[in-house]
Amino acid sequence: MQLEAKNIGFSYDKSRWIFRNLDFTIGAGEIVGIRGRSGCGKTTFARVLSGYEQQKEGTVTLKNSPLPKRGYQPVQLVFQHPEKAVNPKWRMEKVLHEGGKIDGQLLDLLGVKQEWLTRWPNELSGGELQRFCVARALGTGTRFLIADEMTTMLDAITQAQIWHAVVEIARQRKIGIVVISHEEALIRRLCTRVVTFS
Ligand SMILES: Nc1ncnc2c1ncn2[C@@H]1O[C@H](COP(=O)(O)OP(=O)(O)OP(=O)(O)O)[C@@H](O)[C@H]1O
Repeated sequence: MQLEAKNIGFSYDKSRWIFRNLDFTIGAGEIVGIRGRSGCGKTTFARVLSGYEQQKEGTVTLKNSPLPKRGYQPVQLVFQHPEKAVNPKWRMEKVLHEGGKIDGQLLDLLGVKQEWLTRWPNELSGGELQRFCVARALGTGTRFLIADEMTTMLDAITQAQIWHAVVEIARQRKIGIVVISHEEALIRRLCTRVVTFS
């Protein structure tokens, strides 16, 4: 199983390419880092790779087929700000199961407490909320996780717990992870390969 971007280009408007002629491949169970200066297009690339934006040129394929247009998205994106990623009018239990069933071992590893499930999003801390976003992204149909500064705003202990959980589940299920981060130490610790955007 491979997630592959071939010769892709993207622009928000006609005056400027954010990136062009870009190739990227990640295999099942691989953990690949992406780094690069602020504004070089990492988040845009993450959005294209996970189907939130349509590339203007080239192809994005999963197992040699285009990403599915409907149904569960096997390439899941988690970004830095969990409060922007949840419906404020849903209790956490509903948020968590938005994409389907979530495995109990993952919730334990992430330290999600039972009592949080009946709360509203604004009744949780940023770190608690991000644990839900990570769990939600790791539904049983997930094959690749794109982590765009996923733990940047969290303290070291929460960061370590979340990554421990994600790496363990990824190892068990052969999920590939793209780690987009400004934190060199994190990339060095997690990734077997690093791509630098310029
Ligand atoms: N919706 C948008 N419309 C127009 N331009 C945008 C939009 N989103 C981002 N951009 C521009 O695209 C460029 C790439 O932005 P992007 O967020 O992908 O960079 P990044 O590498 O992730 O940056 P950072 O490391 O600061 O998060 C920037 O110049 C940004 O201003």
